[in-house]
Amino acid sequence: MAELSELRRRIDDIDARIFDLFTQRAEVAEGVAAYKRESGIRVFDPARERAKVADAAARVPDDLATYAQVMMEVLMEASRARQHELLGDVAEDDTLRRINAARAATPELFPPSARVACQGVEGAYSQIAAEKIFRRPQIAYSPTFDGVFSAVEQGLARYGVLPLENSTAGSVNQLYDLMMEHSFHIVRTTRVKVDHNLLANAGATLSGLRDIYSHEQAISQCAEFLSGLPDVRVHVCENTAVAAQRVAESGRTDAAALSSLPCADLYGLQVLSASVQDRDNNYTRFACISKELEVYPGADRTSFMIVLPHEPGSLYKLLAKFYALDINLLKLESRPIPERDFEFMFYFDLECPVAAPEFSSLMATIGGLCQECRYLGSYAEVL
Ligand SMILES: C=C(O[C@@H]1C=C(C(=O)O)C=C[C@H]1O)C(=O)O
Repeated sequence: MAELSELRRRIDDIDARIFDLFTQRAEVAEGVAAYKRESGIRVFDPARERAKVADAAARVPDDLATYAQVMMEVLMEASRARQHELLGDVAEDDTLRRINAARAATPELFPPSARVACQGVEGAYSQIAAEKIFRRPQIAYSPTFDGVFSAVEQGLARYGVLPLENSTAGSVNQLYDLMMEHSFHIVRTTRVKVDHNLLANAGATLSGLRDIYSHEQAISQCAEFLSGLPDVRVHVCENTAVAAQRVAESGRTDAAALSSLPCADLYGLQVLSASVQDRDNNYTRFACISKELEVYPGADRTSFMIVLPHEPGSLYKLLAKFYALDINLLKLESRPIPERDFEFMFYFDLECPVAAPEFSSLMATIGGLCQECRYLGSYAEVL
């Protein structure tokens, strides 16, 4: 058997040749870029790339075929990125043009005041989020999330504030599903610390409780606390402020709401138990949506809704693209697409300044990797 050091020497020789060829390949691609500039052809040629990937598989033993294909894709990825860089032509994508136009047209400062649609009633966490995003929001309440999207779509409110996810209970699925039905852009996000309290009318005691009302996310965030109250029935409400309002209006002393502290004052309730959530680092992320695309300075996050081709490796290729551009993935969510059998909508939140060259590179190629790609916006998260 050959010595390990001898085998490694041979591997080093092979790698040296591979990288020599890799450099030569990049140089030839520069020639291709120059040709493309002269003849006005776009850099990305999907038909040629498909043929190259198929050819790669045919050139190696079967058990190496997948690796050869992945290698080919990485090579072409690099050559495309280099060509875009040389041509300085990353703006061949319509969405990128639209984003750059929006960046130029959007004012420097985020509006301190605006008409903002929120779901629920006074005291809802959406209100707290709206007050973090705007200095003086004029809040219009809608009973449903759908109503918030519609108010923004119809221009009844310039912005809408909606909860996306909670650090304990996860994504607000209903909201992600509604995103498929509405047209909107994301202009800001924020995080609100969620402190759930058990609120009840004067005279109520913990042991005398029979019914507890709250939003389903709050209920799941207080699951441990609630499991210690076996005789209590738990009821789902539209949101935590509605739950508080309902308990207050009922006048009952055997009912309570899991709700925020401001709601105790707002609805004249007492705090029966404070901070009853299972985890203390409990945050909810909210998005501020608008009808038109607005991209404010400092936008360093971007969201997409993406449908991928139904074939092996399609998600992998997209993730490889983010990796190649050194773009951090902040969130990946998937939801079934209604009326399509086991097809999914992917929601990506990426971390990349909108002015960075990597962002332009991404926009120039992402469309080619997806069946559908909807750009939702670029924004900053305010704390
Ligand atoms: C080099 C080219 O440009 C791109 C990169 C390719 C490659 O590296 O092989 C193939 C097709 C194009 O998407 C080309 O068009 O041949």
